[in-house]
Order: sequence, then structure tokens, then C-alpha cells
Amino acid sequence: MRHVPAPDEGLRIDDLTYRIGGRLLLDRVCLDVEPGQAVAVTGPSGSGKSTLLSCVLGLVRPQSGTISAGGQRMTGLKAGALAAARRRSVGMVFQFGELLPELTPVENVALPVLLDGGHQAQAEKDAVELLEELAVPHGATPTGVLSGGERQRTAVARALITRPPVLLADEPTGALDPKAREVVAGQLFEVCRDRGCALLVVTHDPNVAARADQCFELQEGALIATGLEARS
Ligand SMILES: Nc1ncnc2c1ncn2[C@@H]1O[C@H](COP(=O)(O)OP(=O)(O)OP(=O)(O)O)[C@@H](O)[C@H]1O
Repeated sequence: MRHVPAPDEGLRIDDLTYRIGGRLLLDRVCLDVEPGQAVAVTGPSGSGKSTLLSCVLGLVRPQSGTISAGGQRMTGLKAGALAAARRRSVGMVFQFGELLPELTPVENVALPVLLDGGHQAQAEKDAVELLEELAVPHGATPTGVLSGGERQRTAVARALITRPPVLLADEPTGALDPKAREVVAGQLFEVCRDRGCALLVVTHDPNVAARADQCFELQEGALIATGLEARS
């Protein structure tokens, strides 16, 4: 891929509070993820982990607090500015990939660049390089017929094609068998570290959490450090 300098700021979440349906899901949460570092968030079902990611993406509006990604403020923006900030600053990997199955992996990965008005030939060249790095076949085969692990690695490539300073991943290995889980998790963490991308991953999988530089459990709205236990 073209040389792009590594980001010099990662993810900063400060004093974030989010209440919904009478529950305090996030209670003055603070979290920093430095460029090239990875943080895992675990916690019981319904504790608010996906909601934390939705706050970073600006899909839900916290009652208070600030978030910035790569130095770009993500809170307090109007819809158009928020959409632009999200495109530029945050990549997202979902549990089920959310790819377009009839498109080839290269077409899926190049899509965010094209939607942002980028140059097609360059986008496809970058997509091929990223897919090769992640060991995904990139011929004419539709993405829908790839293996689950290959599809998730395609989703990682799509999330990184725009070189966002921050990557969010919500249960990125949750739909995979144990072997594919290890491969996808290994590549996800490695490719983010190599690019200086700050990775925030929500997971129920202790093997995924153990790969992170820091691990927290979301309990009653607070992030509790569990790093040492996660590694043992
Ligand atoms: N619009 C809403 N109205 C009421 N409750 C909501 C709303 N959106 C989310 N919730 C509740 O907030 C809680 C947190 O949901 P969230 O998806 O963030 O949990 P999670 O920790 O990611 O769970 P899981 O591990 O099962 O994915 C859930 O109990 C959910 O039902």
C-alpha cells in the first residue's frame, strides 16, 4: 500500500455517561487506546459493551463525556460532520462481517474508498495488497462463498482500507470455529499493531482478550482492569 505515516493519536474516551431505559450503562467511563495498542473489553451479556462502541461511532449520543479518534472529535458533531469524521477516523469489524456476499473480496474492501470519492484503480490495488497481507484469496470468487475466517479477514481489510487511526471490533471471532478464531484474532491484532492503529475489541473469548495490551471488564457501568487474569 502507499506509505501513510502512522497516526500519532489513538482513541480517547473521557467521562462518558450513557443511560437508556432507566439503566446507567456507562458511568463516567474513561479509556485511552494508544496508536498501535489494543484494548479488550469483556463483560456479561447486556452490560453495555456494544453500546460503548456505538458511542464511539456516534450511533448513540451519550448524555455527557467526550470521545476523540486520531485527534478527531467524535462527540457533539452534527450528522454530516459526524458521518465524515466516522469515515475518516474509525473502522469497524462486526461479528458477522456484514460484507456484500455477491461482490468479490477486492470489491468489498475497495468500497469504502469509492464511497468516499477515492480513485478506483488505487483503491483496488490497495485492497489486493491488504487481502494478500491477510491471506485472503482475491480472485473473482464472490465473498459469500469464502470460509467464515476468510470472510472475517476480508471484513478486517475493509475496515482498514481507509487507514483509520482507530479500529473497533465487536465479537470479531464470535461466529467462527476455534481454529479460524485464532487465525483471525492473530491477524487482527498484528495488522493493527503494524499500522499504528488503536484497536478496541469487545469479546467474550478469553483467548482474544489475552492478545490485548490491556483488558477491562465492563461491570455496572465501570471498566475494571482485568489484564493479569486475562493472560493467566
Ligand atoms: N434503545 C434501547 N432501549 C432500551 N434498552 C436498550 C436500548 N438499547 C440497548 N438497550 C439495552 O442496553 C443493554 C446493553 O446492550 P449492549 O448490546 O450494549 O450489551 P452487550 O454488553 O454488548 O451485550 P452482548 O454481550 O450480549 O452483546 C441491553 O440490556 C440492551 O437491552
